Amino acid sequence: MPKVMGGKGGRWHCCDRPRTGRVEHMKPMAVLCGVSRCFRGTTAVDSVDLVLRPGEIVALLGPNGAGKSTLFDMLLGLRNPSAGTVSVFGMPPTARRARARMGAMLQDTTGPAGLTVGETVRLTQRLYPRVAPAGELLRTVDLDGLTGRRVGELSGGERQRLSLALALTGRPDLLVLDEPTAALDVAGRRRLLRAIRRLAAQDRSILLATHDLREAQEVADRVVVLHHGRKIADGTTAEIVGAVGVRRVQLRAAIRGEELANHGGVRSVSRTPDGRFDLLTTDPEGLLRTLVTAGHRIADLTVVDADLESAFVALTGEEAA
Ligand SMILES: Nc1ncnc2c1ncn2[C@@H]1O[C@H](COP(=O)(O)OP(=O)(O)OP(=O)(O)O)[C@@H](O)[C@H]1O
Repeated sequence: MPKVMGGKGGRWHCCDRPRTGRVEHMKPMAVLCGVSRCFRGTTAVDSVDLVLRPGEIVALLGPNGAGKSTLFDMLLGLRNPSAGTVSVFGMPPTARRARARMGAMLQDTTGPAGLTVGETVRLTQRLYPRVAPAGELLRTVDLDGLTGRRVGELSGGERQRLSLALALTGRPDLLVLDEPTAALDVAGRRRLLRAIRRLAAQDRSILLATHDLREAQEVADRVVVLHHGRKIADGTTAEIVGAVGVRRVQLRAAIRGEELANHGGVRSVSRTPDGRFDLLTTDPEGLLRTLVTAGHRIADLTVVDADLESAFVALTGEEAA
């Protein structure tokens, strides 16, 4: 499996320079250094280094069970690492002053179903020393028309947007979002991504976990991939795609998928909806030469540059959601 990692020995150290232009001279919002977390025999997070800087949107990708939520919990001070250190604004994440500057949208964090949207926001405001006005928060997430609606009567997408409003209540400098667009329709997703970009433009730092790789490619300055608890890639989409070096080849041929998978350079073989082979390979020319030399008739051939989704599949060996 290729490592898309820089630094000595193919691994980034937490003190290495970040790679996203304008933010690289700014003081980090958070630094995770060699962070691990074990649960009775399972290593959920394994020696992860991560630096989050102001104005950066970082997408955290990984298959189910890769360790994303556990990493979030340690960043937010909700769990202690088994090894390594977490520092947020130069403090432990459990420090009251650090907590006051963080906001989190974890899965299903909208509070009691019997409270109204307005009551929920006002209750959350009591937790922070500096707060955004309720009207502004609800406008940001397009819920200003639903102030009197009970939380239990909101749709899935509305609950999701309320959850973001609650995460923004304390005007956080560091925002942690766990699958923020999971229950949203296309328009809601667009609005939320726009809101996230606006926050980053105000020099907030945003770490978001998503299974939607197109969304990650669209919104993130940097992408971090976790697999079995380890960080296996960290960079811009272009850097990751370039380092993995795969291309997508689609074709029709009278051959078994296993034979294609055996060709050097082929990382995955699947089928398109119209029945063509869909291959990710680092060596498309070599593959086609081998097929032609072996006398296979190739039809409906396309070769395209890889995107983040292809790189993810090549890196993890798992299909994207
Ligand atoms: N409290 C716990 N006790 C035991 N094992 C745990 C606990 N929490 C997480 N794990 C395990 O740690 C691993 C990482 O889990 P985690 O929830 O961090 O992954 P994830 O990337 O967030 O997954 P998903 O995408 O499914 O939300 C999994 O194998 C999970 O079963």
